[in-house]
Amino acid sequence: MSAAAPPDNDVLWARGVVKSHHGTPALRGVSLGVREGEVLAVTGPRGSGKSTLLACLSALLPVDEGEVWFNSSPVHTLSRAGRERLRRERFGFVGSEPHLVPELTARENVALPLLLAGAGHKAAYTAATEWLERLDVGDCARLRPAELQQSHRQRIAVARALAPMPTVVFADDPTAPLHREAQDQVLRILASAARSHRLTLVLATHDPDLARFADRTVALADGRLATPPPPVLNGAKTVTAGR
Ligand SMILES: Nc1ncnc2c1ncn2[C@@H]1O[C@H](COP(=O)(O)OP(=O)(O)OP(=O)(O)O)[C@@H](O)[C@H]1O
Repeated sequence: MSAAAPPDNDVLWARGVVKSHHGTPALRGVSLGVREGEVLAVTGPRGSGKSTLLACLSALLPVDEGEVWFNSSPVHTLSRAGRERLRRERFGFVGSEPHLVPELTARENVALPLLLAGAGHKAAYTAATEWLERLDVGDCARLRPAELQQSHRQRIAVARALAPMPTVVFADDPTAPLHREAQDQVLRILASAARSHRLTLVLATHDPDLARFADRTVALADGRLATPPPPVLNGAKTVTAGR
């Protein structure tokens, strides 16, 4: 049992999370809370543990020590099947590579998770069209991934992650392969789509400049929460590491 229950308004809450990969420590005791509807950036240099933290918060990996809670329910005690179900039903994911199904059009790719979740054909395709338009790639609906430029493929991956309206979207360096202008466009659109639909977004990036799209930033260094970085642009709030 937990000594302290997570705060009610934290959709995700972690306490003392420790995680190693085959004996290599990646997280050495991380505690943080993510508020409902918040856009939280997790920054830090390569190898600092950002991906591992997202993997533990999103129930992809079990923690070695510590606790992870989602909506006041323990995640750290779930079985593998329980974690898979949580990920499928409540979480969305965007990675550095879009991993679209090459044989399907953009619209079919976005409709796919809705169809797999049991939505009717018409509802799934209508929602897919709306999400492609929201992400400014409505013109690409009938094109296949190979016919699209990389930044458009990544927007389609964002549309696919958001269309099922997950409670939390985890984005792990989602713009890493893009050039600066496209990075800004994709992140601006991802953060604003999350905000306008009241989705919580946890964004890992090794580029502290890209954290300006977040409401709050926490920085990792060598598997621990680090001292808050300096204030960021655009009026975004500075860090309260871990809270
Ligand atoms: N599958 C793995 N097997 C072994 N070690 C791993 C594995 N994944 C991560 N690590 C190690 O764990 C530590 C944290 O890695 P992690 O990928 O979480 O950091 P990161 O901040 O996301 O890095 P990057 O920005 O390069 O993705 C690093 O030392 C890394 O080498």
